[in-house]
Formats: sequence, C-alpha cells, structure tokens
Amino acid sequence: MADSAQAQKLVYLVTGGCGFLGEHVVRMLLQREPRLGELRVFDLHLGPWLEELKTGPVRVTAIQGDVTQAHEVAAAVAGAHVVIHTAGLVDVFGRASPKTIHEVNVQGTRNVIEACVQNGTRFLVYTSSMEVVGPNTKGHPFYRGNEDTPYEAVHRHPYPCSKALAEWLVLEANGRKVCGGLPLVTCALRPTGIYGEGHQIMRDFYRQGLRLGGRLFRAIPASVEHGRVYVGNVAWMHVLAARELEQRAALMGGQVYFCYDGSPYKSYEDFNMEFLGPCGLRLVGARPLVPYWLLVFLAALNVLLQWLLRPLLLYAPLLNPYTLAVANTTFTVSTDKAQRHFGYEPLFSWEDSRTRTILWVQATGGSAQ
Ligand SMILES: NC(=O)C1=CN([C@@H]2O[C@H](COP(=O)(O)OP(=O)(O)OC[C@H]3O[C@@H](n4cnc5c(N)ncnc54)[C@H](O)[C@@H]3O)[C@@H](O)[C@H]2O)C=CC1
Ligand SMILES: CC(C)CCC[C@@H](C)[C@H]1CC[C@H]2[C@@H]3[C@H](O)CC4=CC(=O)CC[C@]4(C)[C@H]3CC[C@]12C
Repeated sequence: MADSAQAQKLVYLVTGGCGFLGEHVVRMLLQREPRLGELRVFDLHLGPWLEELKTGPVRVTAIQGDVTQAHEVAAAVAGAHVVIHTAGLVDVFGRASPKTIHEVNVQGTRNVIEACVQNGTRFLVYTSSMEVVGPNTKGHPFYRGNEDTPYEAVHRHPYPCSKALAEWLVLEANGRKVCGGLPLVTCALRPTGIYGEGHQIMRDFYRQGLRLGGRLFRAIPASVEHGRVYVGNVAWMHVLAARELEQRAALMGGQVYFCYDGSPYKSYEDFNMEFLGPCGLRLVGARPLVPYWLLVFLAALNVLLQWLLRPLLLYAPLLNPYTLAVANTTFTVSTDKAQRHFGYEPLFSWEDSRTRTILWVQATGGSAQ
C-alpha cells in the first residue's frame, strides 16, 4: 500500500458478528486492527453487548439483517473495504431443514460475494470448516493432515455439503473484477472444532455432568483424536488474514487455510475434560462404557424419534448417526501454511486458552446465561 494511504481508515463488515466466533472476531478487530475506522456487525440476532462497544473510539454499527436477503447484504456491504463472512447455520443435529441450511450457508455466501462485486469491495475472508474435508462418510481417519493431504472428501449431511459448496463459491470468486475494475481477493479459513468462551456444546456437557452428579460417561475410545482450536486464535487468524490479503493478494488469493494452534490432540471427551475436570466433573471409564453397536442403535433411534415427534416438538439430541461418525473418527491437522503465507502465530498459548475457557465455564456454566 502506498505511504499516503497508510493512514487510511478502513471499514470492516463482520457477518454473523454476534455468534460464538463472530463476537471474538469483532472484539479482536477492535483490539488489534489499527487501521479500523468503522466496524459493521451484521447478524440475524444482535447481542446486547454491542452497546458497550459503541462508546469506544471506533465507530461500531450494528446491522440486524439476514444473509439470505440479497438487498440487506448489499446495503451492509456498500462502502466496506473488507468483509469477514462468519455467518452460518451450524446445525448437525437436525434442528433446521436441509433447505434452510443451504439457503443460509450457500445462498447467503453467494449474496455476500455478489454484494462485494457490486460495491467494489475487494477483500473477503470466509469462515469455512474442517468439515468441508472430513470426516468423510466412510469414516477414514485424517491424521495430522494439512491443506494438501489427499483425502476422499465425500459428504451427505447438509451442513458439510453446504460449507463445501460455499467455500468453493468463495474461492472461485477470487480474481473476479469488482465494481471499479480491480480484482476481488478471497480466502477461506477452515477451523477444526472451536472451543473457548461462548462454546454452547461445552456448556451443555457441563450442565449434563452436573445433573449426573458430577460425572460424564466415556462414549468414544480415547484413541480417536480430534483437532480443536481456541476461539481467540481463530479470531486472530481471521483478523490477520483480512489485514494481509491486500499486500499478499497473489499468494493468499483463492487459498484455504486450516485454523490451528497449540491445543493438544485428544479425543473429544478427553479434550473437554481439560476444562470440565477443573470445574469438578469426572469422566468415568478408561474405555467406552457403552458398546459401539448400542451407540449406533441409539443414534438411529434418535433419528426415528426426531421424525416421529416433529409435528409436536423439536427433538434434537447431540447423538445422531452423523455426530457419532464425526466424534468417532480421527481428524487432526498439522500445518504451518498460515504462518508461511501471512505470518500467523497463535496469539494465545494452550495454557492461556485453557485457563480462559475454564474461567468461562466456571462463571457461566451453571447459570442460565
Ligand atoms: N463452532 C465450530 O466448532 C465451528 C464453526 N465453523 C464456522 O464458523 C462460523 C461461525 O460459527 P459459530 O460461531 O460456531 O456459530 P454461531 O451459531 O454461534 O454463529 C453464527 C452466527 O451467524 C448468525 N446467522 C445465522 N443465520 C444468519 C442469517 N441468515 N443471516 C445473518 N446472520 C445469521 C447467527 O445469528 C449467529 O450469530 C460458521 O460459519 C461455522 O460454519 C467452522 C468450524 C468449526
Ligand atoms: C456422545 C456423543 C457421541 C458425542 C457427541 C459429540 C458431538 C456432538 C461433537 C463431536 C465432534 C463435534 C463436531 C466437530 O467439532 C466438528 C465441527 C465443525 C463445524 O464446522 C461445526 C461443528 C462440528 C460439526 C462439531 C459439532 C459437534 C460434534 C459432532
């Protein structure tokens, strides 16, 4: 960027800015992006915490809107320099219909891309997911893989299908001429399972453990490893990627990056115990207490119950064939691509990430928040 433009203040738009990850991205931008002039936070549901941000030096604009509505997205994007698109329907439990998941995740992303093109917005960072790669329907392990590791990415579930298609749209849009004639520069970040302050499922496990007298029962073998990444580091990676897209357009444009940090590789349940243990819970069983075939049966039963009860109520438990397959398949990443391409280093050590998450579980886990 030319010297004269160094002082230029930029307008950022964060879609899904009131979600679990989005809130961390918003706060990280305010703390760590010196060129930020205005921050637009676009979400279907605006959080009350946004009010406190409006008193700071950066102009924070809250926009209640729906990414499936092209005109709402276009209005929010108008005049923005950078878009960080984290909005998405994260549903692997059958709460929403496949059509709705597609509309939000795919059509919503299409609307964001078109709005960038129409408005001359050149930089777009998309929150993708490890799920666009796997685990696949065959349950093949992905062990310490990187962005170039060959893997048969075959999906049937609406969530990974939608994320894969949306990611493809974003990467495909790289290089398109935006209004004014300059090229759009895009990249996609693929977090593995995110944890940290605000993680709903962690809180659900904590509450379930409290209800069961301080115990959780092992369901998945300890040998099945999951990649997990701290939300603060995922947010930092978004901020850094967005910042560097302009300077490193040729290198970063059209690229995908797994999100990673120093969090240890462990099974899903053992990893959760890193936080729930210090909060007083105990994981019972060195091996799964329930045989795998019974879990498969219960998962299938849950699908049937969900279908039967649908006219009366929404029955959407954590266990279903898809979540069981994901939980029971090793998926870990080992890469330094983000470091090589845009200088990413985790901002939070594993110790910091762990402590922050424990404090959050202790503070809010038992409350109705
Ligand atoms: N939670 C995780 O472990 C992972 C999440 N991701 C991705 O990260 C992104 C953020 O996920 P989370 O923060 O976990 O989910 P979240 O559900 O907490 O946040 C998503 C946000 O998007 C908003 N949103 C949903 N539909 C919308 C619409 N039609 N218009 C405008 N806003 C809408 C929601 O209101 C919410 O605030 C998603 O794109 C998700 O696919 C990727 C990998 C792992
Ligand atoms: C006792 C059960 C078998 C345990 C159920 C645990 C599951 C609910 C979760 C295990 C793995 C999680 C997924 C994983 O972290 C990858 C994800 C990436 C995303 O982009 C969205 C969320 C998720 C699919 C996440 C969802 C919960 C699990 C399936």
